[in-house]
Amino acid sequence: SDHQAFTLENLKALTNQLNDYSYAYHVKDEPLVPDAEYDRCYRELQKIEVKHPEWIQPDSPTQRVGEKPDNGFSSVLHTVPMLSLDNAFDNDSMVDFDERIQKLSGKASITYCCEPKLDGLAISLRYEDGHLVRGLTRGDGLTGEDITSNIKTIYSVPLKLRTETPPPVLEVRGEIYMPKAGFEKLNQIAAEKGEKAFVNPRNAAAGSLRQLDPKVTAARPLVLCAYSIGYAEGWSQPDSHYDGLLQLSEWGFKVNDLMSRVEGVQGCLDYFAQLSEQRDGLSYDIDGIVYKVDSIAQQKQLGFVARAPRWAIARKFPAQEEVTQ
Ligand SMILES: Cc1ccc(Cn2cc(C(N)=O)ccc2=O)c(C)c1
Repeated sequence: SDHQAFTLENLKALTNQLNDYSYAYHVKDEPLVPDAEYDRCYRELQKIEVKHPEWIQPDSPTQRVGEKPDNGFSSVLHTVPMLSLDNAFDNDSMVDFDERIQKLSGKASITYCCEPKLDGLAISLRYEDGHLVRGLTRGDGLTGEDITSNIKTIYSVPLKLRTETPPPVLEVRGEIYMPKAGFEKLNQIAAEKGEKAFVNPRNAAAGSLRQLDPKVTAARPLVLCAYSIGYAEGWSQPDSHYDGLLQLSEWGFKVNDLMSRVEGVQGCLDYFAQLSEQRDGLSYDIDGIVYKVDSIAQQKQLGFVARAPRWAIARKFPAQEEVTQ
């Protein structure tokens, strides 16, 4: 009923209800209610928040679009560096990669986690006691820019983890991307307004995150897909990268549904062939596949060479022919 009393309990219930609806719609792609119903609840929450601003919850959906940061974006040192990936260019280098790992880990067969390499921007999100406190660009891998105000406008970024027992500190890495349909629509609007079109979804996403005004970012169709746990305090993560991503999915993050755990280099090659077929039909751009050793213990044992991990490799597709105008 829309005559519910203006109580703190009702405000909290409405906030949680709206966050459940938004998680279902933006993260699981399985809406629970029609848009009009979401809108009705949203307006009801706004009415209570206007009368009692002191009750507003930090994870209220009304808090996603705030003010511009006073002095632009500050630079922040990553808790754990966001490193780059070596590239594999053909099947032989995949075989070499797998053989090197077998030798170093003393295992006859390696389990890999395969994920599409989304063509967007890598970011790092910090949660303290389950609340989003900071969002950083990858930057140069060691230092990133604080774009928290823009990150909060993205519906698939949880403002609060969906658990009553969150780790005291959790840093999640993911890719911000713009789906192809959103990109086409954005360029259609730009053309109608006589503005310059974006060259591709990656550039459009980058430009949208660089905006000083969060209201502009909020109007861009951006999506976050989580791809790894960067750092955690007070929580021992599972010994499987794949299981870690399933945990992130439970906590409210979108993870890529094409993610797959495979055995040995043949499993990796089969996955690459399969995704090469599916690529053009995906609703977002991908520029390759990321393969990671699934066991976190094996990752630690393998470590890094220079700034790239020994335990992971990316393999790119042939560049797509540019669309001739
Ligand atoms: C009027 C209106 C309200 C909300 C949305 C989009 N949307 C829908 C839901 C929903 N259906 O559970 C949840 C969150 C959300 O952001 C649109 C497109 C239009």
